[in-house]
Amino acid sequence: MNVVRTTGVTKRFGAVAALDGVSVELAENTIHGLLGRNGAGKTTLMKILTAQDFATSGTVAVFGQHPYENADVLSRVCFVKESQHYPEKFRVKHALRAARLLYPNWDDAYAATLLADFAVPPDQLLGKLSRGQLSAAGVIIGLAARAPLTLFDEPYLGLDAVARQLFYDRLLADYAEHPRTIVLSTHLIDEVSALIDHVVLLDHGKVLIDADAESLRGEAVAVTGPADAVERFAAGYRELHRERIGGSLRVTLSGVPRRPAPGLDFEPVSLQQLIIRTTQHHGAALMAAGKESR
Ligand SMILES: Nc1ncnc2c1ncn2[C@@H]1O[C@H](COP(=O)(O)OP(=O)(O)OP(=O)(O)O)[C@@H](O)[C@H]1O
Repeated sequence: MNVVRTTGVTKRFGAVAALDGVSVELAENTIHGLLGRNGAGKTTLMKILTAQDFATSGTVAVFGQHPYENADVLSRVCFVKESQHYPEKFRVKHALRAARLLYPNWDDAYAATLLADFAVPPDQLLGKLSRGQLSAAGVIIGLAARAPLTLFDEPYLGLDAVARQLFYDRLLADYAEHPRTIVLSTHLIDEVSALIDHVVLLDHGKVLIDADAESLRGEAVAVTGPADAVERFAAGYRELHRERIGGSLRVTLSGVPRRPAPGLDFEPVSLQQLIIRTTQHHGAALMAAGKESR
């Protein structure tokens, strides 16, 4: 079952198309990585899914319904974003109390464990937390809410490397016990690569990749060797990137079957490299078409 379905969603801010005909389906009980460069449209898409903004055109269904002013849908959705604003006098414990009222699956005991894990003092005013503690408070609410659709918009921004790993570990462990649909927007692709089941890559408001992460991991290969031999081999494959290294040529290709080619080196390409190369390739195509600025 799909928890989210968007069809041709476009969002315009004046001349800027933050989203440009986005059609995606996000399957239930799956961890989705929402990836893309700064300004690609990730936050805009998550805001539209959580009824914090409207699409200019296109249709949006969350749990089969339009999310706007829809209490049934919104009680099943938790959106954790970096720029969360809390009332001035709110302490951590007040935010947790509000979350308990909001989310039917809220788990108090789990929230208390997470507070200790991330060393967030429950009596502290939210406005007096360090940046990392504030990020952690958002992460704690997102995890303990156990909302059937949970969206994390770059939850790591203030977290140090140890706290980020803690987040990934807790997320995976809790997800195993309480499967739900998670959307994780992030730039740290290597860090989440083993975590995500499905990838949506946005660039300039368009979907460049919408695919199973496992299939993407084996999708691209870097082929290096004498330029003419590499050129001959690469003909007919989709080329994502090329670079000259001395007298050699290295091209990143997608959809290459594993077969021996004497004199050529084959290296697997990480998910992060695939995402970077695909985005660069799209950027170059836009530039060539004279559409590089929106
Ligand atoms: N309220 C707004 N008014 C005008 N333009 C906006 C507004 N919100 C977003 N945009 C523009 O829409 C585009 C997409 O922004 P969005 O915040 O969705 O990107 P993002 O992928 O989340 O980026 P980042 O990774 O930097 O957070 C950008 O060009 C941004 O400047």
